This record gives sequence, structure tokens and C-alpha cells, in this order.
Amino acid sequence: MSGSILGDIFKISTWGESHGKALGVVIDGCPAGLKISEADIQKDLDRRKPGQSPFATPRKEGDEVEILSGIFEGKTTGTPISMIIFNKNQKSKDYSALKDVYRPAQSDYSYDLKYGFRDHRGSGRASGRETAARVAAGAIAKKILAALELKITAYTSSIGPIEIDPKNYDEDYIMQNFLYMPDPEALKKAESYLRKLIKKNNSSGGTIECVVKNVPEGLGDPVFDKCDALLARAVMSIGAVKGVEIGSGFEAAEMTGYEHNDFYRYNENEINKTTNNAGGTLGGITDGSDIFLKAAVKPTPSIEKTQQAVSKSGENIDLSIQGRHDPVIVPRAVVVVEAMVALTLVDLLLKNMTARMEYLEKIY
Ligand SMILES: Cc1cc2nc3c(=O)[nH]c(=O)nc-3n(C[C@H](O)[C@H](O)[C@H](O)COP(=O)(O)O)c2cc1C
Ligand SMILES: C=C(O[C@@H]1CC(C(=O)O)=C[C@@H](OP(=O)(O)O)[C@H]1O)C(=O)O
Repeated sequence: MSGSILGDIFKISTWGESHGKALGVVIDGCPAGLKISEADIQKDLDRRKPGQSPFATPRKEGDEVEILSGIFEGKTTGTPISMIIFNKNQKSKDYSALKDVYRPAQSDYSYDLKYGFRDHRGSGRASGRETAARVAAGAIAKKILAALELKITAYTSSIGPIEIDPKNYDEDYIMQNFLYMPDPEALKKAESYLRKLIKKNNSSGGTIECVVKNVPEGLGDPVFDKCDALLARAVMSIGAVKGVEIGSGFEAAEMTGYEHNDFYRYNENEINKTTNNAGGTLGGITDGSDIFLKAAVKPTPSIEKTQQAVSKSGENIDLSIQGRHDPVIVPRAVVVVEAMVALTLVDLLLKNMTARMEYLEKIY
């Protein structure tokens, strides 16, 4: 009922609220014998944690992960892995004014409609803070994928109207700036755009792109659990993501068949494609090409700029939201997109073991 579970074999269940005591994740179905340390997981959590950039919420959380179970002497044991992150800087009193108010574009109103009651401290369960648990699980999924030489790279591809120029793409630059943008020129413009918006107590949206290299063939089912459908579901489940494209995405609608089709060529007895408009999957199944995915992220709903809102008791109010909020969610969600893609692919990989007799024969 609470809808907190993802995956069929490599299953994750996240728990916790933004202002509760702690949040965390339980992973069931991780194979035994994977070498993993808290440092491997912390590396990704540090990319997401709040309070480290002029373009992020000032809430100060170390987001230090503790492994409670499922890992012994540096290796997974094949039993449920449980990880916890304690909340340390909630300052919940600062949010008491929002108790009886419905913030536009936040989850307050729909939660009350569904449950009749909600944890109003911060954004409770709907807070972007829940994504810390996803990132911790994603770091383990990435470790499995890295052993198979899969590489997942996400980055900020636009902030508001400022887009990166593919000609300037520099992968090494992604980790060197607060916005995780791979284009130094676009970065300068995006920073100036954000500074102006912050002065006006407003927020920005943007897009995230994600590329997966060395993808094994055969992941995904022909219908329903198609690789593209599962990736879209996983990424769309991140708070504030409003759209997901695979490959040419919405541009495909404006192309002709001749423009859009990825042509085949034999090259030294291997089938190659001249383009990758499909974005790595055909008929729901990966064909060994890179997976290319793009997510649209809405602007942060909680802004200080005065908006039209309503109170629970039926008044129209002018609302200026206080508290600590991200002026832009995009850079904080980059590593979350990587995590959701990794979790989806690991689950598909494990499921794929049963797709053909030969795969089973390889194991036994
Ligand atoms: C990493 C991250 C950080 C976020 N930070 C904020 C924030 O500071 N303030 C806010 O109002 N919403 C923030 N959000 C967005 C809310 O979680 C989101 O608006 C809410 O879950 C409802 O979104 P939905 O309608 O797209 O599901 C953040 C989301 C993510 C993923
Ligand atoms: C603390 C984090 O970001 C938070 C995401 C968030 C929201 O509404 O999504 C609202 C703010 O927190 P609070 O729940 O205290 O209002 C942000 O500071 C985090 O992501 O770790």
C-alpha cells in the first residue's frame, strides 16, 4: 500500500521522512560475495547531500550511511542489506507555519486527500530527502554493474533555458562544478541565471541526461516490462521528475522514418548501427547500444516569492514559503537518476539469467 518497493529480484524498499529520526533502505536479492564498503556508498551520497553549494538547500546533513546488515567482512552475504542515515539538522519548528497550508505544486494537498493526515514537517515522505536512500541502494547496484564493465554517467543538460552545447561536452568537467554540467560555457550562464532567480526568491527547473555504456544485450521483456518502460518508471518515480525520454524521445514525433531509423551495417562480421535514435532498446530489449535517457525536472515548488495558496480551513492566502529549499533540484538529482537506472538494470540482469537455458547452463 505504501508503494515503497521497486524491483522483482533485486528489490529495494525505502523508508523514513525528511524530519523523522532517520531514513534508510532495505535491499533484498543482492547476490552474495560482492565486495562493498561504506566508502563506496558514501561517495555517491556525498554527491547528493544538501548544504554544499550556493545552488542547494542550506540544510546541513552529513548523510553518513551506516550498514546494519547483509554485509560481513567487506562482502555481501546474500541476506537482506539494511542501511540507515540519521537526520541531524531538521529544525522542524521552522516549518510549523506550513502545517495547515497547501503549498502549490507540493504534495501537501494530495496527501491529505488520500490519507486524511500527513507528516507536515518539511515535506515528510515526499521530500527529496528520501532519495538519499535510493542513492545508497544505487551505489550497490552500480558496484555490480561495474564488475560487468557497465558505466553509467548522468549530468545536468540544461538549467531553465540554458542548455549545454554537445560540442563543448567534457565528461571530466562534470564532477568539478556544483551544477554537474559538462560544458564550462553553459555553466557560467546557468550560474548567473540562477543567481538572478535566487535574488527574486524564485526557482528553476532543468534537464538531466544519462548515458549507459557497455550494456549487455537482451535486457527487458517484449511487452510490459520493457527495458525502456522500466527505466522511465524508475526515473519518473523521483520527486519533481515530470518527463522521461529514451533516445530521440519527443523529437521522434517530428522525424520521418528514413531520418529516425538506425541503419544496420556489418563491420567485421559484427552488426553495427549508424545512429542510435532508439536509445539502446528495440522492442523493449537492449541491443548492446548505449542507453540514452533524458529527464525533465520541474522547478522547486517551495519558493519565497509570494504565491496564491489556500489553508486547510478554507481561506485564500498569500504564501511566502520560509525554510530551507533547493533553488534548483536538477544538480542534486543527477546522482539519483544514476541510482534509479542502475537499480533497474541490475534487476533486469538478474531476471535475464532465466531467459535462456544457456544462461542457466553457464552457472550450473
Ligand atoms: C533531490 C531533490 C531535492 C528536492 N528539494 C526540494 C526542496 O528543497 N523543496 C521542495 O519544495 N521540493 C523539493 N523537491 C521536490 C519534491 O520532492 C517534489 O516536489 C515532491 O515530491 C512532489 O513532486 P511530484 O509531483 O513530481 O511527485 C526535491 C526533489 C528532489 C528529488
Ligand atoms: C534535506 C534535503 O533536501 C530537502 C528537500 C526538500 C523537499 O521538499 O523535497 C525540502 C527541504 O527540506 P525539508 O524537508 O527540511 O523542508 C530540502 O532541504 C535533502 O534532500 O537531503
